Amino acid sequence: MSLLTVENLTLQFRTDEGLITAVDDISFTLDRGEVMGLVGESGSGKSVTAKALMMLNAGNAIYGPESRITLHLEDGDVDVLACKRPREMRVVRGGAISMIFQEPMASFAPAMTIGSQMVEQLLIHTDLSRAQAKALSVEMLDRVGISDASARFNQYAFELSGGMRQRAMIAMALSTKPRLLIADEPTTALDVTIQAQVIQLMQELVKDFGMGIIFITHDLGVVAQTADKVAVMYLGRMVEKGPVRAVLRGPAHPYTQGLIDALPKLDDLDAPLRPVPGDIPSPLERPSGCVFHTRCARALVDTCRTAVPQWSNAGPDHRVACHLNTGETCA
Ligand SMILES: Nc1ncnc2c1ncn2[C@@H]1O[C@H](COP(=O)(O)OP(=O)(O)OP(=O)(O)O)[C@@H](O)[C@H]1O
Repeated sequence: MSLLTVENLTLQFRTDEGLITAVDDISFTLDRGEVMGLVGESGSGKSVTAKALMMLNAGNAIYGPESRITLHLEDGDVDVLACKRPREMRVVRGGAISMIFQEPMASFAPAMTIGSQMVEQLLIHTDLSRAQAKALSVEMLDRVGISDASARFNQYAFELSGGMRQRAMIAMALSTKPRLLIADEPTTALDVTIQAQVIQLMQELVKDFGMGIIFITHDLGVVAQTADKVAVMYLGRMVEKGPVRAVLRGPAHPYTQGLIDALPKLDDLDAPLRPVPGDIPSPLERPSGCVFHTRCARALVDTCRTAVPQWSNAGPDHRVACHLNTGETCA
């Protein structure tokens, strides 16, 4: 059952240097209970895309006229980009959609206890009484594996360890029972053991709550473990999307191939690391044609420099935007 439809999302920022195109005509869908990994190098537009879903981008953002974001909720569709009034915004922000960040300290106000913030949030977004909100908050802290949850409820974020803060942030994000959870690099700052616990926790929660998750990360290993499908972004464009195993086992775009080749190989520790060659160009000077052609070893002399590649099939539900793919062109 469909939860989210993003169509032709284009997003530019007005800056002193000129217009920056951060997201260029991307489309994707997400079903309930589905986890999508959004991957790509720094600056590829992952966070800006995620923030667009909650209208959280800075005031200098300009949305393209064709851009459309639709949330399919139980009581009807919500046209997110048309939400202007605070009451409409609240349905989306912290209501139907919650976001968790790499640095949990950013989510907690330093002068408030974890519990009072959770309760305030519930009072804004639900009809619960203060006592019910407190009971639910303690239950959620317990649910994410925080021992002695009622004592932690009265503590400040700085009193918790990094892993525990991350769990508390997840508890707070999930207490309003969002339909969509956006997780922006939620495990990057954690050591691998805690990272594995947080990933496992999120997988359980998807099952229990039936929500959709968009998981933003640089880490293809985390994507392989958590996501059902993956979308790869480069310089604001989506270049490949499909079922996670199909894309990671048989990448069809040279950029995805490059990201996979850049991973350290545990079965051959002497193998040299092979980073994607070259640097991501400035968004003020986006290459013409295929945005990746300036770094692509297989670029076709004229075609890739001049023509924007259309989507074509690379397998069942697996799409790639690359001139080298000879599969049938599709929308
Ligand atoms: N408010 C803003 N004004 C101008 N440019 C911005 C603004 N916010 C983001 N950008 C630009 O948009 C582009 C995409 O940024 P974004 O943060 O989405 O990248 P990302 O893929 O999430 O990278 P990272 O993995 O480092 O978080 C970047 O070039 C960034 O500098």
